[in-house]
Amino acid sequence: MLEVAGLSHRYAGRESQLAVTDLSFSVDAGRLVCIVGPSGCGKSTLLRCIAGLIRATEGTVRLHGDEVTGVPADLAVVFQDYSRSLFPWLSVAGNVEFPLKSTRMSRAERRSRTDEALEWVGLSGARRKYPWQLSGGMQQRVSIARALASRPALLLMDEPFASVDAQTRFELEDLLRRVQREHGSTVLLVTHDIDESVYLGDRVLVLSKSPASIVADLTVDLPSERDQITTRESGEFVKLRGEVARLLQNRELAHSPERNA
Ligand SMILES: Nc1ncnc2c1ncn2[C@@H]1O[C@H](COP(=O)(O)OP(=O)(O)OP(=O)(O)O)[C@@H](O)[C@H]1O
Repeated sequence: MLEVAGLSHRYAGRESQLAVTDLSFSVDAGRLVCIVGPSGCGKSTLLRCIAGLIRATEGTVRLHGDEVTGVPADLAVVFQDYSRSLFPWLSVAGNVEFPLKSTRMSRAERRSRTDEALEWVGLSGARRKYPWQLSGGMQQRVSIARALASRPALLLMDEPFASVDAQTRFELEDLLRRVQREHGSTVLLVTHDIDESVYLGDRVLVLSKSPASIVADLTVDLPSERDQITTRESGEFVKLRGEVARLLQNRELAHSPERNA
C-alpha cells in the first residue's frame, strides 16, 4: 500500500536543517504500523512528506504504486490537536461530512457514510452536538470518524492520543484497534510513547535522534485481540517495550551535530 524509498528532507533557510535521512520502509494493506522516535527527531516531517504536504528533498513516496506529488485524495490525517482540527460552528455530523462535500458523492451517500463512521466510533447519539459540548476524547473520536468516513486507503495519525488523559487514551487505543481490524484500514501512527507503539502496532519502526533514520523494524508478535491489562502484563509485551526503550536510549544512536550542518 505504502512504499517509502530513500526519503530525506532538509528544511531550507539560513539554518538549513536535515530532518529525515534515507528512510525506506513499506506498509502492507490492512496493517497498523507505529513509528516511535525521540522528541524532535523528524516524525512529523516524515508524515508531512507521506501526506504530500511537503516535497521530500530526496527519495520517493508511493501510495498503491503511484508516486505522491501532492496530497492524495484517498489519504486522511488525524492530528494530535483535535480542538484546532474540528470546526466549532459545525455539528458533529457536519464536521464528519465536511470533507465528503468536496467529492462527487450524493447527499444521501454522504449522510450514510457520516452515520456509519459515527457508529464506528460510538457517537451516533451525538451527531447534533457541537465540538465544544464534547469531552476531549469524544472530540478526537469525531476527528477519527471524519478521517474514516472517506474510507481512505491510508490513515496517517500524528500523536493522535497525546492530548487526552490516560484512561481516555486507553479507550481510544482500543477503539482504533477495533475499528482498524473490523474495516481492514491501513494505518501509520506516530507516537513518542513506547508502550502505545507496542500495544497498537503490528509493527514498530524505531527512529533515531534527529535527523531521523530507521534503527529497527520490529514485528509485534502479540495476539490481535489485545487488552489493556493482560496484554501489557504479558511477557512478549514487556520484552518488546524493553527492546524499544533500549533502542531509543542507546547513545550510539545519537547523531553528531555535524550531521545537521
Ligand atoms: N518548517 C520547518 N522549518 C525548519 N525546520 C523545521 C520545520 N519543521 C520542523 N523543523 C525541524 O526539523 C526537525 C524535526 O522536526 P519534526 O517536527 O518533524 O520532529 P518530531 O519528531 O515530529 O517532533 P515532536 O516529537 O516534537 O513532535 C526539528 O529539528 C525541527 O526544528
